[in-house]
Amino acid sequence: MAVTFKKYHGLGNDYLVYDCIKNTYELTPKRARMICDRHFGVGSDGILVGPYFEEDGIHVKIYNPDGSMAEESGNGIRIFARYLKDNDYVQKKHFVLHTDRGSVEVTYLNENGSRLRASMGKLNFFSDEIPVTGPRREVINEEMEFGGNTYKTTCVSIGIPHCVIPMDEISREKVCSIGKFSEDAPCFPNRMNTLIMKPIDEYNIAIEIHERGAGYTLASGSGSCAAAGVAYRLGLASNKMTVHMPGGELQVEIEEDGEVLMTGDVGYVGTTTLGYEFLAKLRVLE
Ligand SMILES: N[C@H](CCC[C@H](N)C(=O)O)C(=O)O
Repeated sequence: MAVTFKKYHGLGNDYLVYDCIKNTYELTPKRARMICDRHFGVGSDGILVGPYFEEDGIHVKIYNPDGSMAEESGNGIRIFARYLKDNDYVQKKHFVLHTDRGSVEVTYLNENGSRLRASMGKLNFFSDEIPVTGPRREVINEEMEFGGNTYKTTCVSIGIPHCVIPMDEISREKVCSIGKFSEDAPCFPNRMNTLIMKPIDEYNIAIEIHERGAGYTLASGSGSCAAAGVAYRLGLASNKMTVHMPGGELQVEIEEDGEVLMTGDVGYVGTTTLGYEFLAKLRVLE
């Protein structure tokens, strides 16, 4: 029984696509974790499992590399939409893709589907929606302590939780030094994606990312939308901007009604088929 994955990346945020129609092997959280391992497995920032055809359309499930499930992934949505087009599951220019968080309208912007726009829904700053513990409020510029240091933090959900910390200088080291404390902080009951954000000008911001269930990544689609929404809310940028990340750039637009549009590229890497020796190791994991 061959177990095959297609590898893509969204600006260096790489995912394995596991086609549940072409493969019958059961993926579990422990198996997903081992497959995503950068040294002993295939290596990936997550696994996208689908297409699941349901009454309301096509659904996709998202595994993080720690084996947890993600309700949403901006890069994951663009990657899976490209996979669907590459494999003739979708022929139209627009379609709706469903995740555990809800539905996302996807538009292919070029012939081969390597550039896509996704309508990611609306941002929610309310503590009970993100979630963040404490009285119901919008979590804007609150002083939060991570690792013994205090940061002005704005928290927002775009289907998955993000905390955004504006800074003059950002780096991988800095976001990881915060993320290792904030990801599992008691004030974040559903854990947390951590972003540090440097406003560049009215139309440009830069971010560094520490993802929930994944750690440091080179890009984040939902993170770009969250950081852009916070920059706009705090008056640090306009409603249309370029989000610069180590892996590349995404265009984000916050429409009048609060809908967030994300536009960016997806790259195809290739196919991986698991070897029998590795499969034997996976088999003992439930
Ligand atoms: N690890 C994230 C999901 C993936 C987010 C990111 N890769 C994106 O492109 O949105 C979480 O569990 O919240």
